[in-house]
Amino acid sequence: MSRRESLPGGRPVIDKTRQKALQIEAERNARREAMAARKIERAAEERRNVAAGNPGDIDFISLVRDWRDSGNVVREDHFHKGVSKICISVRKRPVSSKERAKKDHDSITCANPHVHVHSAKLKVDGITKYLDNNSFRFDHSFDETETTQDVYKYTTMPLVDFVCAGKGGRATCFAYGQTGSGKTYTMGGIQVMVAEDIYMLLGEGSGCRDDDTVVTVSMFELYGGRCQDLLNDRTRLKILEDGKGEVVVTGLEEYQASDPGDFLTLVDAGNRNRTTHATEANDTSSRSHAVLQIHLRDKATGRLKGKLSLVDLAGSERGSDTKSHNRQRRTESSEINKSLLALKECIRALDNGGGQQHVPYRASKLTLVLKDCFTSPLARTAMIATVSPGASACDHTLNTLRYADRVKEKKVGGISNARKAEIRVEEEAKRERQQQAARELRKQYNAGADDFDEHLPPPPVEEKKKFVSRDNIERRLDANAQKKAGGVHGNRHSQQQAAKYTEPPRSPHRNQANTAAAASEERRSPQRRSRSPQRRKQTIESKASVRDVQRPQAEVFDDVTMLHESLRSHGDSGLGAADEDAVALLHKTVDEIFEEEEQLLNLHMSTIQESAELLTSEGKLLQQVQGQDDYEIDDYAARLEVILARKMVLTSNLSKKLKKFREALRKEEMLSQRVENMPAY
Ligand SMILES: Nc1ncnc2c1ncn2[C@@H]1O[C@H](COP(=O)(O)OP(=O)(O)OP(=O)(O)O)[C@@H](O)[C@H]1O
Repeated sequence: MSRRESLPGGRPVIDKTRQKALQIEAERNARREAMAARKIERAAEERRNVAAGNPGDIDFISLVRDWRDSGNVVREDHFHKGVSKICISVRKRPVSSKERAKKDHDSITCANPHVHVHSAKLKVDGITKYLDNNSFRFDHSFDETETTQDVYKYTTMPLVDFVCAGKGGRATCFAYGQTGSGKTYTMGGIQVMVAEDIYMLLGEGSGCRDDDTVVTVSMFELYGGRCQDLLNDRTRLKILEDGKGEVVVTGLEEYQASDPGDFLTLVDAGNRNRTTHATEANDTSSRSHAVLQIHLRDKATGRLKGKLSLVDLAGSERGSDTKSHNRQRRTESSEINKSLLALKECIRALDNGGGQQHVPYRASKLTLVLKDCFTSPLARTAMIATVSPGASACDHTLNTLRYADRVKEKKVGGISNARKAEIRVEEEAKRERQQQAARELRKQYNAGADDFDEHLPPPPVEEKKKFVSRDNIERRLDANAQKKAGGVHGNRHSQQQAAKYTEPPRSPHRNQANTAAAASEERRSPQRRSRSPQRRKQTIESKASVRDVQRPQAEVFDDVTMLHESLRSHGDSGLGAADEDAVALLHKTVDEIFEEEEQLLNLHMSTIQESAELLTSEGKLLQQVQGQDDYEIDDYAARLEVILARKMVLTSNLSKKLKKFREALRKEEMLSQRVENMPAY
């Protein structure tokens, strides 16, 4: 209720309510003006961000900028620490055009040796924006302005020096990270620099000298449980472990490379042969672990003086990333994850002094093949974890950094020998139960069929390693390219490769490699240039032979169990015991699928061959009978019976193998549904 009063002089009194309303109006106008000014300011800020190549949410961008400006960033100079047992570094790549198009903003700060992740979050009101900042410290961190040369200098160069000392050093450099984060880009550059450096060191004659040392190169990939020679038409290779625990990749060819040009020709060919798929993050995502091994061998005896392995790991994924995958991609991802977990455990064991504890290197083919890099007292390791800068990749980036952080953990974790023995007993009992169940099943089936394992072709008994000269390589690569272009090979990979050969992609790495090769050609000494073709054609037979003991599936399973026990004891996965067991079982099942698949294909092939022989025998038998008036009908009937019985055995064995394979597939389907829904996986 308003009250009107007169002021002295008869002036009307403004109603108090009206006064209040005017004040509110004025405040509203002021707010409107401020908002309009802020809008103009934001538009200008947005334009500045876009011009600086950093579009995206301007509030988060400005929160990150404020964080960086408020003295949180302390950058140290890189310095050479010599060769350490394990060196862990992180490299951040620049924001890509794809990320810019999606308005993803830069949310990683690398200030050597720290990495800071600024995850964009909303408060419970759903409006207020804030940053969840997580910081890590590594041996080195490289930001988007630092070159591959910088990365090489502080991570791989010490390993090259170590290997070239000629004292039998085994050094390994891994590129690890989310798909599309820059592993292949970084490794491509490192390969070029290694090529330059090794020959320069050999020329200088410190440790290994180029007159008594030969450099050989081999390159293979591990893809979906298979090991394939990248320099030999993706021939499938077997990884065998002999009685003494030596691991040998049988059939893998080592090519002699006499200079950086030779070296890069080989590496380039190997890189082009890798298995890739388009993924959300990367058009040519590498789905395999690619291992480039550089051996320095004594020219006269073939003795290994040093070995450097450069490993471009397949992109890491989380369980939830695989939801839309088909079975092939799912098992591929599961195998990748298992091998990355095993890698972490094996590097940790190296950090903790190796020999004292069990190293579960059999848990994956990747770790099996690199066994000496984890168990040799002369092993040195560098890991370069690559990260994408985008805010949308923050969860993945945190996973990568946590992985890298835990790799170099000082605490001795793992599992005790007593627990190891217990696991062995538990696994043995489980196997016995499974075998009993299989025997029961066989009884139901049994129609006098032979044990189907008898039909599997025996593994090779002895393998000789060949070093192949560059002339041979080029002939082979040409021949392979022609075969592929002519469509001789029918499989999916070779068709993809054939397409690549008919229209070779010119990747930045390739151009980089060629430029470096050309530059190195110029720098080569006259002696190098005048090297005779004879010497290039030299082929050396190594003394390596394998007493052939294929890794038993049971030991693989034991190591997978131990791997997950160890992860749990480190509190790494964030899973409960039941979930961790389910993941372990999935990993075993995927391993089983790969083994069963290979056995099924081999059995199918041998069945077809034997069936064809039986058909020929049958035809001949019939011809004999039809061509003679006076024939032994009893003899005919007996021989026909033998043929038919054998056919039934073949069919029955193949059906059993198929059934076992399909059972493993069903199990995988069930388990992966469960694992995909685990939030922490
Ligand atoms: N440091 C960098 N500077 C500039 N561009 C980069 C850098 N790192 C990566 N890139 C670019 O980012 C893209 C993805 O990089 P790359 O193929 O190396 O990723 P990746 O981690 O190997 O992926 P995947 O695991 O899927 O194979 C490529 O186009 C590459 O050229």
